[in-house]
Amino acid sequence: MRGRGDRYAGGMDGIEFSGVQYAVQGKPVLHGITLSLHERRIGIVGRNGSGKTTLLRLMAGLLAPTGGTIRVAGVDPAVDRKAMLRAIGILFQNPDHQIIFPTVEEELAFGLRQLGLRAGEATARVRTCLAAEGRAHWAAAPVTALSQGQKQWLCLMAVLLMEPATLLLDEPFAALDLPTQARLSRRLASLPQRLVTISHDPQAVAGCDRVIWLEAGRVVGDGAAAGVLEEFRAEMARRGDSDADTDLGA
Ligand SMILES: Nc1ncnc2c1ncn2[C@@H]1O[C@H](COP(=O)(O)OP(=O)(O)OP(=O)(O)O)[C@@H](O)[C@H]1O
Repeated sequence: MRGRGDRYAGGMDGIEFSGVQYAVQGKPVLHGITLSLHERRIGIVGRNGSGKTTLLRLMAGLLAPTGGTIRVAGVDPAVDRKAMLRAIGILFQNPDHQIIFPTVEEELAFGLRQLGLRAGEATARVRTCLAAEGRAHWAAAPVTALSQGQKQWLCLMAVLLMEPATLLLDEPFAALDLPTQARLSRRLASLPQRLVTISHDPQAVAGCDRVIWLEAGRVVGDGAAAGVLEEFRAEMARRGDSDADTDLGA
């Protein structure tokens, strides 16, 4: 019998990068990235400015590559935005950059309305979700009344309600205290979806099936988490000893 996890884990729903370049005003940010992503838990590590967020935005179709091709479940994500609503959901580092509506219920209903549900259907689905989470009393709450961790939970629920096959997580733990990190981490681990997590913190991706290490817009490591992260940690320690971090790039 096929479980829900199987539906998300293989087949046509992979993410394919083929010779992908991305440049801003002629300055290359990503150089010739070729990746075939099919694992359920994928981590992307790299220093600040190595290109992690750019890679995620390309996967989601929020940016179009300046060279090469990207396919998500066979679709060009920058062209078929509607297909991407079901294929990809993103959890950004800062929930304040993601939340746009004044109340919890309106925020949660927005994505469902984008998928084409009528207002009444969307509201009913949101209320069912809130009740299942033991948070029925949150429906009319102003989002400004939520803590950072609660806002992150709200963003996760908004994305999960849309049932995307893949979730892209941009430094999801950065602004959270340790107990909130632990709760979010348990919740994410239980999800059937494919998760692509980017972080500069090796610990955040240590449990992944595959880890990709980006350095100055290039893949310099790719494989099982333990091996890639051991090399990454050693290199970061070496640079921490010697690097003055003064380079402003080209
Ligand atoms: N729109 C833009 N305009 C100018 N430079 C950009 C733009 N987008 C990305 N860059 C540059 O591309 C490089 C990679 O940025 P990106 O945000 O993808 O890195 P990152 O690995 O996610 O970094 P961080 O961990 O600091 O968030 C950086 O040098 C950044 O300054």
